[in-house]
Amino acid sequence: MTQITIPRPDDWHLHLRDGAMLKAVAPETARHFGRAIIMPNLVPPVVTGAQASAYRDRILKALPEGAEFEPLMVLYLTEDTDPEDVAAAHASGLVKAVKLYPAGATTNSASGVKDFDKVRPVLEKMAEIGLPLCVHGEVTAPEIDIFDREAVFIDRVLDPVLRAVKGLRVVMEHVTTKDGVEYVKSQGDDMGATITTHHLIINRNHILVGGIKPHYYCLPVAKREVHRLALVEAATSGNPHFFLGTDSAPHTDNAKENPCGCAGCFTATNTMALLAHIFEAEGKLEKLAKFASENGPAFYRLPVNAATLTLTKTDEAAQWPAKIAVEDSPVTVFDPGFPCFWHVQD
Ligand SMILES: NC(=O)N[C@@H](CC(=O)O)C(=O)O
Ligand SMILES: [Zn+2]
Ligand SMILES: [Zn+2]
Repeated sequence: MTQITIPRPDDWHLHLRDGAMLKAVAPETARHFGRAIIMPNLVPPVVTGAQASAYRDRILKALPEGAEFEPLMVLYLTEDTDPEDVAAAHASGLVKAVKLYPAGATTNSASGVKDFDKVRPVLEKMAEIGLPLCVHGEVTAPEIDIFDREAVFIDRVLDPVLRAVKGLRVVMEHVTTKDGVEYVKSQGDDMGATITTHHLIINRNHILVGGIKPHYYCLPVAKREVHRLALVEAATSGNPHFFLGTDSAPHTDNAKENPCGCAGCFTATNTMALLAHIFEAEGKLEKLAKFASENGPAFYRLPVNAATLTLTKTDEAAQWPAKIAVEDSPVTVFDPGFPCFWHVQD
């Protein structure tokens, strides 16, 4: 038996949704993670400090008795966001980041930003107070190929914004390309990047070869194998720029297995076991704590969790539920396509 104990991990990019879905998925994350950055793309989005506070209360109510889990709240940046409301929500300790969705880039992003000049005062205030901007880094221009949208975003949007707003701290969320990894590595301490579990496992063939697999469709869409390999190298390197953000994004089977299926993979249930598998396969198990438990808090200027999580490898393949029940249609748990012998110890 092989065993590893790490500080209790955090998830620096998570979708918990609301209502019945929130109740169904919150325990899946709270079981293994100490904290999570909670994405604000609800309908309507979490725009103000007051909305974030109310959403935080709903999350806390959805947690199982005795759960040791802290939701870290995020405001959704719109062209009408008030810099003073953002500053107050940060000063009170409620809000840990602001999220930039280019309008139309992904699930529930219609209220996102079209004109970057309009959000300049908010970004300047954030640079002043050290509040990170989490970025969904894809352009939305119809002429840009979906597989190129991340790389083009860096050139056309991210780099100009960073030049214009000195000192802005940015997390490039769910980075999916070698270009993204290289850009992040070329930047200083004010730039971080999250990497998802599923982008370490699938490339675009997994979505399309042998029939279309709606449960592997997410945004940014998985790229060629060369990009997946760059992500694995970055995640397992221990480089402080890179930390875990699962982007676990539940949608019901009705919404996924659909002529116009929603984007998102649900990995909250099996992420930690799968990461142990991936890191071991790379001979980098000793770097798992950096990626899942230490680099994220360092970027967000928070302490590492005092509690721990132990993973063991046995001869028996790990079992997890194939689906999580939610009212009339369930959520399918991400299938890595290989047996995983790592288990999170209770
Ligand atoms: N990643 C996804 O494919 N979907 C996310 C949105 C996002 O993170 O872009 C969702 O909210 O469903
Ligand atoms: Zn996104
Ligand atoms: Zn997301």
